[in-house]
Amino acid sequence: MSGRDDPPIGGDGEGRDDPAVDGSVAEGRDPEVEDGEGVDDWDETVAEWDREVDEWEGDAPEDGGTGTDDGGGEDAPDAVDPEVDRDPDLSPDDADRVPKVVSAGHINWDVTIHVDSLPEPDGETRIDRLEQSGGGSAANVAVGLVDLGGQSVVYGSVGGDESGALALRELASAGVDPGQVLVDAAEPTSVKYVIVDGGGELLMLANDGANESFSAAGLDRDTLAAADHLHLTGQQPETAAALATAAAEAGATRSFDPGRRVADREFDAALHASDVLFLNDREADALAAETDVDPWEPDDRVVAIKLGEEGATVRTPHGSVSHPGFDADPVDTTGAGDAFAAGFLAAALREPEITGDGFSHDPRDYQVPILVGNACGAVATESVTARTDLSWDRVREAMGESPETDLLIEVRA
Ligand SMILES: OC[C@H]1O[C@H](O)[C@H](O)[C@@H]1O
Repeated sequence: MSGRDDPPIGGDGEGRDDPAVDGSVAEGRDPEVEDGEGVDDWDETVAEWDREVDEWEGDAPEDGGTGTDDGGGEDAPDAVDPEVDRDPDLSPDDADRVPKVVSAGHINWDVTIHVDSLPEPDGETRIDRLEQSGGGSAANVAVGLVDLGGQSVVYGSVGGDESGALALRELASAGVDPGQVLVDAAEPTSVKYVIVDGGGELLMLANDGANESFSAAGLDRDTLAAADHLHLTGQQPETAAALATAAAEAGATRSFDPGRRVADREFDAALHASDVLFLNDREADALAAETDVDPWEPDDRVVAIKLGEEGATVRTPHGSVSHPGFDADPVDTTGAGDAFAAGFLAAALREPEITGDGFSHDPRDYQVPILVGNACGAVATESVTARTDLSWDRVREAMGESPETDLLIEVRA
């Protein structure tokens, strides 16, 4: 077990001096690893950098740009880790790959109530704002993926009531295919009363209702076979395991966001059948304590750990990439984790070099996915309800000018 008490992950400072770090951090920079000739050469290397920086600054465009286009800045050291892609491709509109995803898990109807402060027992508080919308982790991710140019089929179950009908209608109007959703007439739709206080803190009142009535057998296998990827969220453990197995057989990659009950449920099979896990830090600690999966130092999968307003870290068997998150004025954090997953997957699934042959274990490949995930998470906190209108324009706006500057990368052999 490891994790949160580890020294800060590499990147600007730590990683460069860490003898365990290799890859391109070392490629032109670390004297011990690069040429094995020690400190004298290192001093010479640094002097060479200084010369390059002088030249580069002389060539720098007047508009303050980096000058990387003319090649002059390519090797120049600056505040950015040399691992970092200085020009991440954030133009997915041009990409010809449209990810096809089945998102299976909870489909809820959310009633979001904003209050100034929570009442004491026997007290009363005024409702400042009340919104109703579709919710549920699987449904939220499916909508986010469509917003970002993907195709989504949502799989799960609702009750045969008005809330279920509203949830399905909203999914369809968002462009998600709800055709596979089971309607369980014997149960009510799961309605979540999300209470948000003036400080943005949440509490939730809920019935489970129909939201875990579905089984793996109910999902049309042709739909799964046509998908690039299966994203799983909260559901019966045996359903998650069977869906993940079926997806693997169909050649689709798998991700799993098990949610806050992860340590209380027997999710082992689904966890082990997933290429990528999405967890928050509490869930990661609980998994590390309760199971043989160590999310902080995974040995056979990718784990994206959401750190709230501190951004996220993506752990792979060969290292990690972390980003402290983007500034936001949060009004409601409901669904921010789902928005992160949608952004991360939307960015990763369109890149064949990341996901063409299972999910890459090279942490450097996750620079754009973590940036997009964090941007989507930030955007989601600025709107009321779990549903946010994500778009690549909003992603770019949330990122600002040089989103890659704060990336920290550690690459291990
Ligand atoms: O993940 C966010 C979702 O969890 C809750 O269960 C709400 O339905 C909300 O939409």
